[in-house]
Amino acid sequence: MSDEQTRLGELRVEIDSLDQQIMELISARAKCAQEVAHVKMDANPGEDVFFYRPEREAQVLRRIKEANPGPLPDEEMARLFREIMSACLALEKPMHIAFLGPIGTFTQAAALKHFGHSVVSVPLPAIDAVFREVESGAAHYGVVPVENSTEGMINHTLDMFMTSPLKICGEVQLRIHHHLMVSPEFRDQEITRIYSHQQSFAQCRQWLDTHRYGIERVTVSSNAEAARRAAKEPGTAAIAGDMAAELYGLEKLANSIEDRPDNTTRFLIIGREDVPASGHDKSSILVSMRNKPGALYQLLEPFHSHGISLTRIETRPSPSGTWAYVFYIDFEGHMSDEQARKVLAEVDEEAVELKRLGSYPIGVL
Ligand SMILES: O=C(O)C(=O)C[C@]1(C(=O)O)C=C[C@@H](O)C=C1
Repeated sequence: MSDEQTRLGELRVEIDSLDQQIMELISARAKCAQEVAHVKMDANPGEDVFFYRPEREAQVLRRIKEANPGPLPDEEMARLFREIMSACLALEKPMHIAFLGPIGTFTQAAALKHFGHSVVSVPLPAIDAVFREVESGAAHYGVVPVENSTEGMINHTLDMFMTSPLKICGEVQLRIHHHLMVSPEFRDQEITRIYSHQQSFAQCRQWLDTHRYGIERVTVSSNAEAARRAAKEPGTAAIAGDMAAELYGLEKLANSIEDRPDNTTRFLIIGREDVPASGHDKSSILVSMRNKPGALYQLLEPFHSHGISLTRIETRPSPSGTWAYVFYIDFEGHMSDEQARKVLAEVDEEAVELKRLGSYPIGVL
């Protein structure tokens, strides 16, 4: 046996032994999670118990990133623990997660990134359908896109909060990579049409104008739908992500064609209950102000005087009247913090309406 083979043999024996230990430790952890489920059920007999604890999950993942000794990158280590927790939670109660479908969309990728793969993910055809599915209790949580770094806010999602009783329970960001893809079956055919979602076309505009100028661009309801069509129509291509390519067996002709390399979409997790503080949180509110001079100043002044940072402010037309506006505001901290409570009390005095959309852990993954 060569030196190389001897050394490889030794290392593999060591890996087998480590795998055995990892497996035993994961099993011990899973038993603990099962025990946690019993404690929760015993403390709330006959009630609807919330097994999923977003604030606890954020704390676990943050601690893992901080304590990670390497050589695996922090993100990779957190991803592994994300899956372990997801499997542990599935033992307590399998969760149903509604998302803006169809399967293979970036929203599904975001849902799996946030909850791990041990959930049942339920594709729905529209953002309002996702809200309804969670409101009715048919799904435990929902995942909807809210903002893209290139294209801005997704107004439909913001507007849903004006009437929906749902809470924001979390956020997750996804780097969006778009690829130009074709069916391997039609690889040799000239491409005369490209399918994609309107947002994806917008995010790849410069690349398309430079590299595929003059080819017909047909907008469809999602990237996954674009991939589905390209899979069966000769002479067509799709712009979509990795999940859609895999799902429909497409081959990538050009990788990462988005115009901005930092192209990122932020998604919200929507649910029916409030989330306690995790120690590193963000809050969202909707405020409707009287239509008078200085209204915006009056709204923002309490945040400034109590030292609370705003991370976003968006204006949306109010559904109730011409030229009246609703402000969608994200700020740092949890609504139960003393300073935030004071700010919200002051805003409440001046506002026509203040709606608390929720406090939730700042995205960890
Ligand atoms: O700590 C809890 O409450 C648990 O249920 C355990 C656990 C975990 O595996 O760490 C599982 C699911 C929750 O979402 C949070 C954490």
